[in-house]
Amino acid sequence: MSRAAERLRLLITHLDRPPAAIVSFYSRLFYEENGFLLIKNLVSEEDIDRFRREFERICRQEIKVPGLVVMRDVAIAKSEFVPDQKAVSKLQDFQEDPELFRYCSLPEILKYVECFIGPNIMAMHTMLINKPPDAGKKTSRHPMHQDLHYFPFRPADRIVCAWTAMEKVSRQNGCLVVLPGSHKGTLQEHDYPEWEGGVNKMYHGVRGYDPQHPRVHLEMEKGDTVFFHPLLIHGSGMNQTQGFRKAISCHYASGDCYYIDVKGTTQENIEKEVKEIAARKYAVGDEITLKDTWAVRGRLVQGARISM
Ligand SMILES: CCCCCCCCCCCCCCCCCCCC(=O)SCCNC(=O)CCNC(=O)[C@H](O)C(C)(C)COP(=O)(O)OP(=O)(O)OC[C@H]1O[C@@H](n2cnc3c(N)ncnc32)[C@H](O)[C@@H]1OP(=O)(O)O
Ligand SMILES: Nc1ncnc2c1ncn2[C@@H]1O[C@H](COP(=O)(O)OP(=O)(O)OP(=O)(O)O)[C@@H](O)[C@H]1O
Ligand SMILES: O=C(O)CCC(=O)C(=O)O
Ligand SMILES: [Fe+2]
Ligand SMILES: [Mg+2]
Repeated sequence: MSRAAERLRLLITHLDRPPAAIVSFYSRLFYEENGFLLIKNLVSEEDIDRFRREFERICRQEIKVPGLVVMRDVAIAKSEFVPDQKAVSKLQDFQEDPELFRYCSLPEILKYVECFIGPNIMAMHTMLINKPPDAGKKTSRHPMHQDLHYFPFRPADRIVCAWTAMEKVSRQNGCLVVLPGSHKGTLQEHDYPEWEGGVNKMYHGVRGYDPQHPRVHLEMEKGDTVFFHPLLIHGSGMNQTQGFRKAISCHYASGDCYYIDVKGTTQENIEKEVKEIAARKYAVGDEITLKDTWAVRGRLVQGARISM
């Protein structure tokens, strides 16, 4: 941390009731320097319990949500099939589920998002992650990556992720691990890591990140929320407990971001995979681009949808 930020932090911890302006200035400075900001106790227990109940309804197949992708851990998907809610490792694209999508519109979340990306806010990508107990092959790990690898829109500074712990997350059950300050670099080349036990579909990792870079394990309580930059290198460890580690998240982008063509860039490999999945699932042809798949999923949550 810079000396200015460190001084502010000391000031805030020594004041009984630090002025709000100082706290927000410090928070912003911390985000600029580190690429993430953790806010404790931001989302209410009541809301999280509602999200959890909705998740369980979806797992029990009591409701069908258009566009929703239900993902199973590769170690489970490749063994004998158990049609059980316990096999679900992730829900992706819940924008058509009003109850889960409430998360993306929570005023306490949008207040922070607006500070980072401005008043026009699109919810681009939604996930409920149910990290399963590791089946013994370390497939519950999420390799170190930058989320921007998946996004064909820019500028990066107008994109932010909100990630809320739905229960206590610790090193034991595979909390997020971040490389502070890594968001100041550029988008790196990503590919599948060479892991013996296998790796989940589309879980690309950064090629050759510096293993000496300081790492921070983000241990969080239920309701704590971390906001992070799409260039921040992060991942999550193995779940060594018997519980399913739950978190809910949304990637936001400004309504005035613009799409890019990823042809000829390091993102070509992810475009190819997404196109293959879109072709298989939605019977669309090769004319579909990475951009199209995001344009249909994005939803406006505040302000105006200008170029997204
Ligand atoms: C008009 C356009 C519509 C637009 C829709 C476009 C949808 C494309 C999806 C795009 C996702 C974009 C990701 C954005 C990420 C944002 C940034 C955040 C970073 C990450 O989260 S990285 C991880 C992202 N991962 C994913 O998104 C994976 C999404 N998962 C899926 O799409 C499916 O779950 C999957 C893996 C394709 C399985 O499909 P499904 O039909 O449910 O499964 P089947 O039982 O039919 O199995 C098919 C085949 O896949 C194998 N399988 C199953 N699960 C996995 C797994 N986890 N890992 C690896 N392989 C898996 C299964 O064994 C089968 O294999 P076979 O060899 O037997 O055929
Ligand atoms: N062998 C590896 N190669 C590349 N990345 C790895 C490897 N092992 C773990 N990671 C990644 O490092 C991050 C942290 O993982 P993990 O929490 O297991 O680390 P750790 O330092 O072993 O922590 P702990 O001691 O708490 O288990 C995750 O993103 C994980 O996917
Ligand atoms: O919740 C996790 O384990 C990490 C998820 C993540 O980084 C992602 O899906 O992009
Ligand atoms: Fe990520
Ligand atoms: Mg470990």
